[in-house]
Amino acid sequence: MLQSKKQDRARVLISCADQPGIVSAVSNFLYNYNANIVQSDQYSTDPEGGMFFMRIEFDLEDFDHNFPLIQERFSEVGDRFDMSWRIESERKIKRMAIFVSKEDHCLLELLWKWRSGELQVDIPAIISNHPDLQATVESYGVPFYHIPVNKGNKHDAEEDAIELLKNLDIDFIVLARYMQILSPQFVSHFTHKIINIHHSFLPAFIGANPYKKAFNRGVKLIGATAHYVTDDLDEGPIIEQEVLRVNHRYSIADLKIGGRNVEKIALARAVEWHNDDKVLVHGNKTIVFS
Ligand SMILES: Nc1nc2c(c(=O)[nH]1)N[C@@H](CN(C=O)c1ccc(C(=O)N[C@@H](CCC(=O)O)C(=O)O)cc1)CN2
Repeated sequence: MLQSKKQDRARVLISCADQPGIVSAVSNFLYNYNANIVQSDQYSTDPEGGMFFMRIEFDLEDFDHNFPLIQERFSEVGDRFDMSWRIESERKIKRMAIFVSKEDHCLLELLWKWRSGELQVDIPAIISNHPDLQATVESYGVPFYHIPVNKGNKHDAEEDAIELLKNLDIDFIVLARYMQILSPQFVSHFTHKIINIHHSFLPAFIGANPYKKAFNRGVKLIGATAHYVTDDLDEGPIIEQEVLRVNHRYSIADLKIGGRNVEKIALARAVEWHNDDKVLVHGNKTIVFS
């Protein structure tokens, strides 16, 4: 949904043990700073000793004065309920880096949404282990960085990428059909800030060549899964999935072609939700306040 960013709007995201009084305490805290709550979503895993998750969007008068105060003082509520919490302003335009290899459909979906203003991020860098997409990327006015990866240089290549990402102050990373497995050392720099699109309906067909595996299995559905990257290949917290009905007449090539649409739909949704701070992670699962 295309919503222009509102300069006086912010959101607070909360995770804590479920207990009475949380909603009242949070809403009263915000009320005391004249915040007007415009959206509130919450989820309790199990009222008997489960977890509580909440996302509140609010508008603030005198934003420049009150927002820093709220950020500084919300710990009064957070500490009382032993919350994990964060407060984000809609003024903040997140800086997103994209990693690609040779497939361009997911990349182009993100670039189109970005250029149309639908995806409100900055894209300071697109990084690839191949040169194939340089002209495409630069036609959108986005800097392209070719960082080749092979068996012998993987550590150095990742170090170069990490240095670039840190220097560019990147907030999150999207792997748009990037076909290199990131090391635990790389992932540790960006916990729950790397979104991958895996071209299968996970947990089916983890790893390489999922469409070939799907064809050999004779599936009647294929799919795509957008997930946060962890050390466990294609097993990170799932953010979004999309499926497509197929049949015995589909070749592997047909599955790949049909799969492109579900891949780019799932990835774009996941990126939008992450960008809008609508995704909370608990264990190896997500809560998406879409
Ligand atoms: N740490 C992680 N890195 C990456 C993940 C992930 O979940 N965790 N997802 C992949 C993307 N991907 C599937 O979506 C994928 C890409 C590549 C391979 C693979 O086996 N590739 C090579 C080996 C490459 C290498 O050793 O780096 C191969 O074909 O043998 C599997 C899945 C992106 N990175």
